Amino acid sequence: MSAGIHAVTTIDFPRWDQALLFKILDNIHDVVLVIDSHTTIVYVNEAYARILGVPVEKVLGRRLDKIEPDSAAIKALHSGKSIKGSEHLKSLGIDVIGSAFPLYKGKQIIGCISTFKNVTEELELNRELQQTKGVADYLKEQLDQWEQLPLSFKEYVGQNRNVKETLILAAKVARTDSTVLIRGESGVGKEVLAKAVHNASRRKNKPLIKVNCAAIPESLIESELFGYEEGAYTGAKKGGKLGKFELAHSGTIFLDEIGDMSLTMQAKLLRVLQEREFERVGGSATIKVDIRVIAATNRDLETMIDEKTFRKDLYYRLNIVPLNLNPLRERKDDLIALTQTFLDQFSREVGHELSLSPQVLRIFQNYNWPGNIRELQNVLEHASIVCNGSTIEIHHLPANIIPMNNQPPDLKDKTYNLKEIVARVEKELIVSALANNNNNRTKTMEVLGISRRAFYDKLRRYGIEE
Ligand SMILES: Nc1ncnc2c1ncn2[C@@H]1O[C@H](COP(=O)(O)OP(=O)(O)OP(=O)(O)O)[C@@H](O)[C@H]1O
Repeated sequence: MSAGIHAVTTIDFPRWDQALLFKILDNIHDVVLVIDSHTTIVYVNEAYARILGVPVEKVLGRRLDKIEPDSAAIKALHSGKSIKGSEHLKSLGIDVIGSAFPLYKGKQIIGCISTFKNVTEELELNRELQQTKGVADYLKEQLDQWEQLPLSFKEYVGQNRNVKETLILAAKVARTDSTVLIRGESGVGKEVLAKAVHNASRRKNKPLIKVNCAAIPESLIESELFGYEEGAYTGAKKGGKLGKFELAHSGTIFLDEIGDMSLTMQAKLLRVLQEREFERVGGSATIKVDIRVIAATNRDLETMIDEKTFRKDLYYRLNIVPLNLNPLRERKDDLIALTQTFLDQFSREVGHELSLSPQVLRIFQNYNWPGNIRELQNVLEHASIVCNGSTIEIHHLPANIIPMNNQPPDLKDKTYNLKEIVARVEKELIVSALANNNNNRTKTMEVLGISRRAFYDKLRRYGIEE
């Protein structure tokens, strides 16, 4: 057979007429479209209607340059060169792949043939596949990082995605000497995280010294942090006293509630952070320390900067690696695991297995936990003591977490004495005042009209503060 000839005749195929050729073209799976030199569509096969969903009569005789002016068929017609590849058909909103090549009569171009198939679904699937692969890679990376977390972080109960990300970042920064700022509401586990960072650092066998900046009265904080020399002030101990910074030498200092420090103390702290040196109260010798600083706060430091109650330069010194811990109400996916951890702990303490009734679990899921993990722990401790059996029921819970419609109807039925009732109401008021004031303790004590000392006493007594 000579080059260019692709057909012969037989008994069954005595001749090759137009009807037979059209039938063959109609059975081709891909779209075949022919235009003339003016881009008028002169032929389309049946696949056109099947694949593109447009009836053949609607396109025959129409100008392709009006329907799809940027199509490969028109480009091939105008350039005289064949084109292969994928294109997006704007008029139909689909992606196709195929080829277009010019038709010559002698040297003159009389039209163009375009063949293509719809690959929109394949492209979409491919996109989805790429995305799924990306997500899988991300999760694998997270899992690898999770598996490589130092033990101190793995003991931190929390599978919530944000918490995990924070832990992974915390584990990375733990290996360095960088200053860390832990942010989150009261009771979310900032101190637990600070300990985990310290225990995963090269300083783990050196001291971790905690300073609660909010609990120390303004007049004492300087000597608490920097220590004092003998005779520095009336009542000063003989031989002086080491401050927290000296105690933390070669280890870590954990400055809790840093947002509650006065501006004067902030200035002094800034110097230690910059120079790693200070003088004791009443002393003149400069003391150098090698410390890692971890600070924590539940305050909105950015607003405090705007209100000029927190120094911007100190903020930048502290905020080198911020670690954020979500409030419990935003990570209810951790509620069951945390509950189980505490139930195991209290089961061991009371000497028998404890579990929650489904009603209690529902209350836990719906409650918004203003006191966060600490509150959950305290509620379970309370319930484990009150409950004599093995299942914790609604009436074993502290009153403030039981919704109104579940409250016991009459306190007379109970064996509470007046002191107990007052304590319950007092605790309830403090917890809700803390929640209403964004856990800002200074504001809360102002609202409640009690002194700092009385406030911290009550926090401790009611287990709101450990
Ligand atoms: N992920 C956790 N797994 C187990 N227990 C936790 C976890 N996070 C916090 N806790 C427990 O919750 C209580 C409160 O935690 P922590 O003292 O670290 O909170 P905090 O954010 O530092 O609170 P505050 O701002 O009031 O100082 C602690 O008893 C701690 O053991």
